[in-house]
Amino acid sequence: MESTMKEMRGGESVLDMDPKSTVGGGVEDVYGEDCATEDQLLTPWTYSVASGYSLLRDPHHNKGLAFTETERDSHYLRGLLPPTVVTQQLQEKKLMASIRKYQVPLQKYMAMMELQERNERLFYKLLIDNVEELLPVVYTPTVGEACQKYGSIFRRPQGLYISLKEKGKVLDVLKNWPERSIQVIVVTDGERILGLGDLGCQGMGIPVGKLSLYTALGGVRPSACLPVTVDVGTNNEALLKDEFYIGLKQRRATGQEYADLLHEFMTAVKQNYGEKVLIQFEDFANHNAFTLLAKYGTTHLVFNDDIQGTASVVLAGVVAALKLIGGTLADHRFLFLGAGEAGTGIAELIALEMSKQTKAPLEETRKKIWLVDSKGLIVSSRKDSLQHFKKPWAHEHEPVKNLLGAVQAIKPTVLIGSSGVGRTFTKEIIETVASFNEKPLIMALSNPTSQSECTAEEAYTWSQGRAIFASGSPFDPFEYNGKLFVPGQANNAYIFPGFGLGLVISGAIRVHDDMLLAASEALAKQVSEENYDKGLIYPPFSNIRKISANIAANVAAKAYELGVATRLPRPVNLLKYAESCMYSPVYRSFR
Ligand SMILES: NC(=O)C1=CN([C@@H]2O[C@H](COP(=O)(O)OP(=O)(O)OC[C@H]3O[C@@H](n4cnc5c(N)ncnc54)[C@H](OP(=O)(O)O)[C@@H]3O)[C@@H](O)[C@H]2O)C=CC1
Ligand SMILES: CC(=O)C(=O)O
Ligand SMILES: [Mg+2]
Repeated sequence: MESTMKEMRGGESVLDMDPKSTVGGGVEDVYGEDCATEDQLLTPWTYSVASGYSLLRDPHHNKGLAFTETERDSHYLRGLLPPTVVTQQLQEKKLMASIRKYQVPLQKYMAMMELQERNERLFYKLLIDNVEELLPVVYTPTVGEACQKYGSIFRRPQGLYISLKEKGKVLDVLKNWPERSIQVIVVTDGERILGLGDLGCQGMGIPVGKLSLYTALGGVRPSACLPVTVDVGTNNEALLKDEFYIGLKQRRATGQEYADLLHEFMTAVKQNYGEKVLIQFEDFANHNAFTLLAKYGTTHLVFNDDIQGTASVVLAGVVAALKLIGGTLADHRFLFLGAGEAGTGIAELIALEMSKQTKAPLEETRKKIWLVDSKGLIVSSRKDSLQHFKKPWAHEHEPVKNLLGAVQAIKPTVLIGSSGVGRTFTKEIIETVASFNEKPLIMALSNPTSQSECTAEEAYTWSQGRAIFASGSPFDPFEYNGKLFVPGQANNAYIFPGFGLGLVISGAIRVHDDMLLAASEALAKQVSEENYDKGLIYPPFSNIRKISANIAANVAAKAYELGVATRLPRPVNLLKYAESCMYSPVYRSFR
């Protein structure tokens, strides 16, 4: 019996392989989640075989000139394509050459979106093979500009739009989506798009971009990903007046009306896709983000990327940085500019990890962390007027009006920007931090690049080459005094794809803070000596698939340990299992 269970196939235990994973096709719907509840009315779905002209117009199956002679014969493609047959590699080479010719990032973005709509596998092949070059195109910073101009560049709808007009019909709207077996949903209401504010319905670029990373970086099948924008209006005056605006032209619904639509959406998702679909909240304003996470955290598999994913990636960077700046986590003093989702989320996870390491109570470890918001340092005398998520950070201290005053008073060893406001780490601030730290750790997390608290050049120059620097949006390497400094990218894109994969492959039904710590630990371990030598505190994105598999394995292991995993039996080797489940964009052969 034991030997049957552990039968080796190609050197791997069968328990390490997903019995239903298709070669290079990603993990299938192994949990049978697409039929949700028994009393639910089902739509009689039919599928037909795409062939001929419609096959060329189907982005999931289209291969363009890479259709073989046999496929052209058997799928009625003769004459619909020019005679040459090329490899996927040649298609990739040609497309990269044409994308590189565009000088304007938004043109590159549009070329990539057009490719995604035309030939999905080629899109992912390009993105995976050229991740460091294309990440800034499909993700921050360019995706920010794309959202700002979404109305005018909009060609074909991407994702699912659920607006107030669909109130009472959300389940029907979900059924309009062509895919049945959804594993990950990224949803926004567009109110806090990166550091660009309220972009209303045009925020759709963010769920679309995040989910393309779920596939490219984390290996979740594209057909299992659903981007959603909930449109409750916008308070952006320019958009309300814009004749090309694609969303509801009304001011944002709030209170009960807002809560009701969100609740209908959350209920419909569970009803339609079951218990194990991951719902990632993205770029909600903080007055809704914390409430939604708390409200649905006990009933749904929910994850807030801005609060939790960001916390996990920053903790990983800080832990990795200890090799360069010295000391233990608890030896450091942290100061944040920005006390919203990102700032307080990161602060809480750092305090939790410190508490686990030192066995000191959370209330004590929080005291090592200070935050500044738009009104100054968060201190106890402000407690009554603070939003609930800031209250744990209201430590005893006299009021301090601004960041410079706070830097002088707190003398942080780690300075983190999470304000959404660009160029707020001024020369004076960086010089002051550098005056009492041999190696100050400076993280300018705000996106896109225009909102970064400082540039890499500023951080290195003003600290005379002593800063360890990472930023939310990428900066080029910078040479200072003959030495090349390579800035790291502290972005939750390191975490959420692998984190989500870990939840999917273990069939987890709830997210727990310990899973965020597990993801963080796995990421920090991937930083090599070679990376440290360049001053990097994150591994390069070129290794992201391996990094994501490691994160997924660690997260899944934690899910099993916590008893929230439902995929049984537990695969013996979770890393191999995670790898076996990852989608590959290589073309499949058609019979
Ligand atoms: N690198 C990454 O992976 C991530 C980066 N981010 C980025 O972080 C930024 C903030 O996001 P998020 O936390 O969700 O936003 P929130 O709106 O929740 O928080 C912003 C915080 O910054 C404070 N703030 C705003 N302006 C100033 C100012 N001039 N001086 C001091 N404090 C200020 C606000 O103060 P007050 O509360 O008083 O209004 C608030 O506390 C965004 O740019 C986002 O793109 C977010 C998630 C991930
Ligand atoms: C990266 C990200 O999630 C943000 O800037 O909102
Ligand atoms: Mg975000």
